[in-house]
Amino acid sequence: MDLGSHPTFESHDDGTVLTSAPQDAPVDRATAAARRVVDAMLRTDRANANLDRVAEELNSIADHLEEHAPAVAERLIDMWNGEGVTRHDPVTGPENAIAPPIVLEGLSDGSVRGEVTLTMPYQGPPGCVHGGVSALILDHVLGVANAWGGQAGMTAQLNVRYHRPTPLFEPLTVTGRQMSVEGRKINTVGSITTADGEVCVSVEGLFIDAAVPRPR
Ligand SMILES: CCCCCCCCCCCCCCCC(=O)SCCNC(=O)CCNC(=O)[C@H](O)C(C)(C)COP(=O)(O)OP(=O)(O)OC[C@H]1O[C@@H](n2cnc3c(N)ncnc32)[C@H](O)[C@@H]1OP(=O)(O)O
Repeated sequence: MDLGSHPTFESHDDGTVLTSAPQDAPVDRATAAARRVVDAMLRTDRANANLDRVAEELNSIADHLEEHAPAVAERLIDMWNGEGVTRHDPVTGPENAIAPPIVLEGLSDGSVRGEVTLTMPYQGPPGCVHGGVSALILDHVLGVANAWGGQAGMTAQLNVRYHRPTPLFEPLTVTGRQMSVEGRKINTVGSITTADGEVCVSVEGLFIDAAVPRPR
C-alpha cells in the first residue's frame, strides 16, 4: 500500500507522533463537543434531563450540518487529500466523534504506542470495554504500526485473544509492532494492557500489501 509521505521507523527518531492530535481548530472543538454529548447522553438522568428539548436542539444542529454538507463523493476526495486517514478514522481521528481519539507515537524500537481511557460509549460487559471496540482499536494500531514499519496493507486476518476483561475508566496502553514482511504478507502484533502491565487483549494480524486507490 502506498504510504505517501508518512514517516517510518527508518527515517525518524524515537517518539514521533504518527497521528493527528486534537488541535484548537473549530472542527476539532466541535467534534470534541459531539463526543462529550455521546458520553453525557449515556450518563444523564433519563427522567429529569428534559430529553425532549435535547432531541430538538440536537436535531437542529444536525440539520445545520447537513445543510452545509457537500456531496459524499466530493467530501471523500477532500477527506483523502494529503495525509487524510489520521483526521477522520474511527480510532485516532480528531474529526470523528466516535474515535476516543487515541494519539499514537512511533518508537525507535519499531513499535507504536498510545494511551487511552475509555468511557461509557465503549462499554461491553458491565464496566468493561466491548470486545469489538478492542478489536477495532488494535486493527487500527496494527495498521499504523505497519506504516511506521515501512510497509502497510489491508487486514486479511485478525486473531484476537481476550485474556481478561478490559476496564473502562482506567488508563490503558495500546501497542503494535510489525514482526515480519514476506513478499506482500505482513505479520503484526499488538496488545492492550492496564497501567499495572496486565495484558487484557492481544492480537496477531496478517496484512496484505494491496493498492487501494484514493478517491479523486
Ligand atoms: C507512519 C505513520 C503514519 C500514520 C498514518 C496512518 C497510516 C495508515 C494507517 C491506516 C490504518 C488502517 C488500519 C485499518 C485496516 C483496515 O481496516 S483494512 C479493511 C479490512 N480489510 C479488508 O477489507 C480486506 C478485504 N480483502 C481484500 O481486499 C483482499 O482479500 C486482500 C486482503 C487485499 C487480498 O487480496 P489480493 O490482493 O487479491 O491477494 P491474493 O492475491 O488473493 O493473495 C495474496 C497472498 O495473500 C494470501 N492471503 C490473502 N488473503 C488471505 C487471508 N485472509 N488469509 C490468509 N492468507 C491470505 C494469499 O493466500 C496469497 O498468498 P500466496 O499465494 O502469495 O502465498
